[in-house]
Amino acid sequence: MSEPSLLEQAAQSRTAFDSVPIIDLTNATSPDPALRRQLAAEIRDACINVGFFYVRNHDIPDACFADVLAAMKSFYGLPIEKKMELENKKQVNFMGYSPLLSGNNDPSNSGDLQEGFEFGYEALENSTASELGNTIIGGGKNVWPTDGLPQFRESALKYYHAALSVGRRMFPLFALALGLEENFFEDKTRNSAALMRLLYYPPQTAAIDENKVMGIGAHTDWECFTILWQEPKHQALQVLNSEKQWISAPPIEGTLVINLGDQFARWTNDIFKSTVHRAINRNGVDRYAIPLFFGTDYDVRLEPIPGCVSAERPAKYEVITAGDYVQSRLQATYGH
Ligand SMILES: O=C(O)CCC(=O)C(=O)O
Ligand SMILES: [Fe+2]
Repeated sequence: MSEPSLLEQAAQSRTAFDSVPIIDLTNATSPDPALRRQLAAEIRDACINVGFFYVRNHDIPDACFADVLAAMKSFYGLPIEKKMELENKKQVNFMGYSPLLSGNNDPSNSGDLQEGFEFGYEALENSTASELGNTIIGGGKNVWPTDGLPQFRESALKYYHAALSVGRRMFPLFALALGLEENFFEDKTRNSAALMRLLYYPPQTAAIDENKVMGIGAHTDWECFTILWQEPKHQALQVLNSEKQWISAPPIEGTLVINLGDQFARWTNDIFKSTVHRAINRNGVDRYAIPLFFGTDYDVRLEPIPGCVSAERPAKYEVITAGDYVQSRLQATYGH
C-alpha cells in the first residue's frame, strides 16, 4: 500500500494529544535512504498531530549545556545596571539583554516574567563580533558582556554552533517529511537566520495572577522551527492541544524539544502545526531555558508547498516573505 498523502494524513490528524512524542535522531544522517525516510515519517506524524517532539541522540555533549548554564547563571546574577548596559533597545538590531516584563507574548497578559539575552550567528574564533548572518532590523553585530564574564561569549557561541548543527540536520528531514527533495531548504537557508535567546525565569509566586503574568505567555513561534533546551528537572513548558488542554512538556534527560513555528504552518497550509505553548515557573527556584529559532532567509516567500492545498483545503494564508512576517510579529510582541 502506498503512503497516505499529506492531505490524507492531515484529514485524519490526532491533535488531541496527551503527551509529546520522543524521536531518536540516530539515523538522521544514515547513508541508508530508507532509514532516513523512516525517521522522516516519524517526524511527519509528530508535525501533523502535535507540532512538538523531543529528540534524543542529538550529539550535543553534556559539558556544552553545563558551560552555557554556568554562563547564564553568572550573567543573570549581575546587578541590573550592568545588564542594562547591554539592553536590546539600545542596539540597532535589538540583540542583547531584555529585562523582566519587557516582552509580552500573549496580548491578554501584562508581560512575560523572564529576562532574556539574544544573539545571532557569529563565528566562534573571531575575537570581535562579526556582522550577523541575517538580521531583519538594520544588520549589525552581537553584543557581549565584557568585564568579569570572560567565558560567557565562548560558552554561548559553542552551544549556538552545536544547536545550529542539529538544526541543519533537521531541514533535510523536514523536507523528506513533506515529500520534497532532501535539499529543498538548502537555497532558502543560506544566511543562518537563527537567533538564540538565553532565558531566565525567576520563581513565580502564588501572589502573581496566573492568568495575567506567565514566564512566557501563550504564543506560537514565528520561524520554521525552534530547538529548545530546558534546564533539567524543572517543569514549566506547556503545550496546547486541540481540546484546549495544556499538556506538560517536562525536561527529559538527554533530549531537546523541537517545535514548529508559523513559517512551517504557512509553507504547509497548516498541515504542519505551529502549536501554542507557554511557560510558567512555579518550581520555587530559578529556571533557565534556551530556544534557538530557525527561519528561512528573510527574502524567501512563504508559499504553500505543493500537496498542501486542495479544493477542500484552500490556501489559508496570504503569501509574504519570511522577513516581513517575523518583522510584523516582533513589532506586535516587543514593540521593535
Ligand atoms: O522557556 C520555555 O520553555 C519556552 C520558551 C519559548 O517558548 C520561546 O522562547 O519561544
Ligand atoms: Fe516559544
